[in-house]
Order: sequence, then C-alpha cells, then structure tokens
Amino acid sequence: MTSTRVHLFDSTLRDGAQTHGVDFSAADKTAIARALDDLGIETIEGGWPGANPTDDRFFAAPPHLTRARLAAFGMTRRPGRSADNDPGLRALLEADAPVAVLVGKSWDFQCRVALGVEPEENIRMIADSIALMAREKAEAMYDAEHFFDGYADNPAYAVACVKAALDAGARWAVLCDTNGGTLPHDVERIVSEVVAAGVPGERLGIHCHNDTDNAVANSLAAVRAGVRQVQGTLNGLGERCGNANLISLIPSLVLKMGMDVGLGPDDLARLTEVSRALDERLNRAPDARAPYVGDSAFAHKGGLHVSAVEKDPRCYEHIDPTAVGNRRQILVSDQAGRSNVLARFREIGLEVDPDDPKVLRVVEEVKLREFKGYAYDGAGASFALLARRLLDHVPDYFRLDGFRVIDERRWNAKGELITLSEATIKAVIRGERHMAVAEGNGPVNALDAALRKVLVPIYPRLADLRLVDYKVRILTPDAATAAITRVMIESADTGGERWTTVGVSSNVIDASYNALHDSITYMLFSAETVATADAAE
Ligand SMILES: CC(=O)SCCNC(=O)CCNC(=O)[C@H](O)C(C)(C)COP(=O)(O)OP(=O)(O)OC[C@H]1O[C@@H](n2cnc3c(N)ncnc32)[C@H](O)[C@@H]1OP(=O)(O)O
Ligand SMILES: CC(=O)C(=O)O
Repeated sequence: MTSTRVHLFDSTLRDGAQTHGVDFSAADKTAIARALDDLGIETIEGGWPGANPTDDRFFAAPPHLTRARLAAFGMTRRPGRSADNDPGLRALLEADAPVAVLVGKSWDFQCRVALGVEPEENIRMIADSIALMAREKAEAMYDAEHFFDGYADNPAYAVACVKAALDAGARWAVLCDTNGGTLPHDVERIVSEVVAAGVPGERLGIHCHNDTDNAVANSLAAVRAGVRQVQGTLNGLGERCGNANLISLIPSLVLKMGMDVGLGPDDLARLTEVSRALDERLNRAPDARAPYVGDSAFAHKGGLHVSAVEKDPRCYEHIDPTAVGNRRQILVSDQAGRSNVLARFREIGLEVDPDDPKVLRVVEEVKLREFKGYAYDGAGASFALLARRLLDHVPDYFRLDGFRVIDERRWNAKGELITLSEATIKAVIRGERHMAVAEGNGPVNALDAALRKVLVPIYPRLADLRLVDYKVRILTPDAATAAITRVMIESADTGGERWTTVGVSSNVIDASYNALHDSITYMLFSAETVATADAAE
C-alpha cells in the first residue's frame, strides 16, 4: 500500500524570524536553509524580500539548494493599485526564488478593520496578486490569514477567498490559524467542511500558531481532514507562542500516521541533530523536555520504569529513540531501584553480579546522599565515581591539604569598582607537597586556576579541561545564609566529551570545590581506564 504524500513547508526563516528575541543574520539564514535542505524539507520560506536589508541580502545571493525550493513571502497588492504597479509584489518578483507566498485576509472583519477595504476589494487583491505570481513564478501560494476565525464568523466569505486564490492559479491555499486559538476538533471539522464545499485537500495547506499549545495537534487534525501541505518551523519558532514545531510534526506524520513526507529513515534520524544545531545557533540551551528530540525524551528515572525497560524498551518508550537520532538514558536518583543502578553500571563498564549485596548498598547510598542534597540524575560522572568508590577503587590523584580564598572589592586606578578573587591551594600529589596561588574573576574561577597550576605540570591532559556550565541551587532557602548549597558543574574536553559533577555543602565554595574535585578525578580516571583498555587489546 502506498502512503499518502504530505508536503513539508518550513517557515523558520520567515515566521521564525518573528520570534520574540530571535534576530537572524543573513549568514544564519543561509546556514539554516542549508540544514533544512539537507534534512529534505520540500519548500523553505526564506523571508520577505523588500521588508528589511537582511532578507534582501539573503535573496540577493540565496544558498544553492539540492533537495528544497526557496519561497519568498509577501502580501497581496495594496488597495487602489494594480498588482503590476505594487512595489511589494515587484520585490517578490525580483527575488531569486521560484516560489511566491502571498498572505491575504480571509476574514471580512479584518478587511474592514485592518485593511480598511470592503471584503469584495480584498478578493480582487487576492486574485490579481496571485495571478501575477502564478504567471511570473514557478509556483504561487496563498496564505489565508485568520482563516479559522474568519470561517467561524463568515464561512462563505472565508471559502470564497480560498477559491479566488486557487482559481487565480495558486498551487496551494494555506489555511492559517493566525491567532492560534482554534482547537483540534474545530480544525478537523472546518477543514472537512471546506473539502466538502469542493476545495480539494491536495491543494490545501495548514499553518498553525501555538497559542493554546495545540499547533502540532491542529496540524495533524488538518491532515486527517485532508490537507496535504503542512507548514511549521524548527523547534516551533514563530510569532508570539510560535508555530507548529516541525521537529515534532515530522515524526508524528511518518511514524504515527504513516505519511510520506519525502524524508527517508536516515533523514528522520537527523532530527535531534538539526533541532540542537538551531539552539546552538540561537545561543540557547536545548529544551530537555522537547518531545522526540529532548535530552529527557527517552530518559528513564522511576525504578518501575527502568526495570521494565530493561526487559523490553517498548514498556515505556513510544518509539525507538534512534529513529529520530535520540538516545535512551537510565537515570540514577532517589527514585531508582536496583535495575537503574545495574543499567548504569553496564553503561559505565562496571561488571557486577546483580545479586552482589554491594548493588543494594549503592542504591541506598544514592538515596541517602540525595536526601542530603546531591542530585545524581543530572550528575552522571559523580555517580560513576561514587559507584566505583563503593564497588571497586578510584585512585586519589591528589589529596587536598587545604585551600584559602580571598575576595577583594576595590576601586582600580581607572576609578572603576572591581571585585577580584585570589585562591591559595595546598595539595599532596604522588607523595609530594605542592602549593599555588592564582587570581580569578570570582572565587571558583580563582580556585580552579590555582588547582590547575598545581595539577597540570603533573597531569598535562588537564590542560584540555574546560568548565562549560556552573549552576548553584540553595536547597534550604528558609535557612537563609546557613542553607545547604548544591553546585553542579558541567565540564568538557577538547575532544567534545562532556560530563557533569555535583558538590554539596553549607559553604558554596566548598560545594564548588567538591564538584571540581569530582570533575578532575573523573577526567583522569576515564583517561586511565581507556589507556588500560587500549593496552589490553
Ligand atoms: C500573519 C503574519 O505573520 S503576516 C507576516 C507578518 N510579518 C511582518 O509584518 C514582518 C515584515 N513586515 C515589515 O517589515 C513591514 O510591516 C512592511 C515592510 C511589510 C510594511 O511596512 P509599512 O509599509 O511601514 O506598513 P505597516 O507595517 O505599518 O502596516 C502594514 C500595512 O500593510 C497593510 N496590509 C496588511 N496586510 C495586507 C495584505 N494582506 N495585503 C495588502 N496590504 C496589507 C496594512 O493595512 C497596513 O497598511 P497601512 O500602512 O496603509 O495601514
Ligand atoms: C501567514 C501567517 O503567518 C499567519 O497567518 O499566521
């Protein structure tokens, strides 16, 4: 049986550019367009030529696309002008893009209020403008703005706008839930009624906004009712609450609804990478709880879940994570049972008899420490060290004899108020005492610098260690300055390896030191384990 073809249209570079806090450069747009092309998206809306210099620059030298076509966006002609004499439409014609998308009203209320024209004139604006684009471009599309609100108010008028565009030569009429307030059952009903009114689903698209958190559900409902083009953006970027998230829509269409969206299994397996690359470009942390591609999407924490997942992952996974390029994670925390711990042991290469009473000791120790403030589900490296210390052995690469940190706030010679920190560290390494002093822009930075001064000459690989994230959480805020503090440190090496460690203390510097100590120990221990394994081969 052949599956139904659904055409994908991406608006990251147009509606996504309308996201609060997002400001693409032309180079960003080019890079994102290439990523969408590699992924296999059919049409990429690059922006609005004539609206701003970034979009002009992008369309002046658009990227060479191999799988996708580029679309330029604009609006229907202004009232009282011919389409040929409309400067906005001219900019679209001149843009180096084979597809033109024109937004036009489809709600008579909007015609009168927002445009200040009679609804009949709006229909002429749609027909004239689409006819021009259909004549001059390879393909024209009509974005029926506010279609669902317009339909609720005046169904005959909303449908007349759609028919005017299709009769004028539009390949697609895209039904837009512009205000994002329509619910899935209404989307499905309205699309079914439009199809029943004689508009073929093969010429209808859907463009949903996420103002009720239903943009993806609304898009799927529209496909169920017959539309065959789906619009969305990467990670749901877009005006206000965003657009339908293509990263969620694509696997739902393919893996749940059996649709053919023009992407093969290898393309689908790149979704996680594409989603995270966009966040990287936007300089923001990926959403761990994002469906399909988030770091937590296949992370199992509860003991009952892990016990069953170990028997068969289908017990608590709706798809195989690798289908979308994601991975399964087993977390260890106070919600864990023996199954979690045994699974993590396997991951970190610890061979332990499941019936060994030490396994239970690790579970109990984790629960006790989590009660005191540790959080091992986010600090896999600290768990690995804890487990090895309890079951096996971790060398003391250095023994702290003591540290002192001094903070100073003062005026410098330029008359600026500055804060400087200085740390002194004393440690015993391989039986010898070492001492170093270092400055930093904060106490943890100074402590880290002093530790490196004593350690790097003896363990040169630590020169590659970078601290990439540092998080502090006060665990007993009601205890005010006597509160327990938890520090999580994410570290990385130049090879791209990342690991997270945790430290807990009533003193924030002490908690930071504990997390730093684990981070350094983990790096040295991992290197030693790899070297031993290599030597054994
Ligand atoms: C639903 C959507 O997301 S549609 C896309 C929205 N995206 C954007 O608006 C981003 C890019 N926009 C821009 O850079 C600017 O708004 C421009 C360049 C397009 C227009 O700027 P300006 O000419 O200064 O107009 P301004 O933005 O103030 O107002 C929009 C005008 O377009 C008119 N208009 C709105 N929709 C349409 C339409 N479909 N067809 C014709 N005219 C329209 C409005 O009536 C208004 O006209 P007025 O100035 O005579 O009142
Ligand atoms: C066209 C568009 O972005 C909308 O109506 O939401």
